[in-house]
Amino acid sequence: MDQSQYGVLLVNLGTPCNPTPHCVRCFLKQFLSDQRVVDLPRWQWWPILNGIILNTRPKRVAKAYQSIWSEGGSPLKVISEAQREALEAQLGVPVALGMTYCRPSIRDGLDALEAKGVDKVVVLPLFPQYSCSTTGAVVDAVGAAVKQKRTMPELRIVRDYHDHPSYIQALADSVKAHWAEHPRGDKLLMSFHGVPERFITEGDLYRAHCERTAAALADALGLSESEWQLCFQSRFGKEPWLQPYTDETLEALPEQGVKAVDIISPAFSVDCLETLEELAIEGKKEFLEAGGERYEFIPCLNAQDNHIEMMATLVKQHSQGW
Ligand SMILES: C=CC1=C(C)c2cc3[nH]c(cc4nc(cc5[nH]c(cc1n2)c(C)c5CCC(=O)O)C(CCC(=O)O)=C4C)c(C)c3C=C
Ligand SMILES: [Fe+2]
Ligand SMILES: [Fe+2]
Repeated sequence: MDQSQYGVLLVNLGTPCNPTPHCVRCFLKQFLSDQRVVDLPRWQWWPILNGIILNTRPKRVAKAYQSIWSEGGSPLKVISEAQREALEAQLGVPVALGMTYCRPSIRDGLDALEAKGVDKVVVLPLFPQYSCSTTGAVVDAVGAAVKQKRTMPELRIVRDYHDHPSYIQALADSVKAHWAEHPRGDKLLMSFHGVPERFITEGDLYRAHCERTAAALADALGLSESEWQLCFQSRFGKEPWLQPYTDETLEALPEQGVKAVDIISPAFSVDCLETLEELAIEGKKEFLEAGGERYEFIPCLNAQDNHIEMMATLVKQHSQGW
């Protein structure tokens, strides 16, 4: 079959359309209503979400979004669009963008591909490590979009790329490029987005994937055990999440004699609220207030050439025979 008949749907999580409490509320309502993300029984979760969280969190989180908002909108959306454009140029086949929550939706992305005559789609969720709460939710959203139609494209879904050699190489290159321009810290912290610990005991591959990514990156950089550490950020709610927690680690390190850190967040394909605000602003504050002296945030791979080449390699591997 002609190569031009296949296309790519790049998927990321989603983000508010404006940094206002109204739009943040609308985003959080959709995101946190997904049982893949919060799996409490609905009768228990509905009053907490609608009675407490959606009345208190949007105002605070909107302020956080305002501190990182860019001219073109939310960094997550602006950079994801740049990735889409670059990947399309690199592959020479249609590439569309879809978000699990908010716009453009996964349905928007599939419709855009259909309008270009695509009937075979590689779905590439931009979550290197599989989690039921991210990639699992993408699969549900693709299924829901397909359910609304009488036909469907042929689909191949990339489950994860946590130890793909090109991904590890791109991460290692980005750390080395950072070290070439900034003094190197005592330790490289690899901070991954957390999930409830229970997800792992129930079978989520996420922690194993994060550990494998971190070890492979340390290996590619030739780091000894004392030169790097894995930690988990962004915990939410009361039950235990994956540990060690990034904020507690940042507060403890200066006392242990680690006064300079470099921090990278390999679970994120693009810079977003969780990296630009939680790590680059808040994490830095926490570390310096605890006695740290130098804190270097290493940006995500974003639309860097070797990241786009890695995506192109993944797509070519998953579209073989098309
Ligand atoms: C409530 C539980 C949450 C789980 C489980 C979760 C998993 C998870 N999330 C990402 C990636 C992103 N999360 C982002 C924002 C964000 N995440 C949660 C909660 C959970 N995430 C919330 C409530 C929010 C919104 C902000 C807030 O209110 O604090 C984002 C950034 C979006 C942006 O607009 O910039 C990303 C990306 C991963 C990878 C993951 C599990 C592996
Ligand atoms: Fe909005
Ligand atoms: Fe999240």
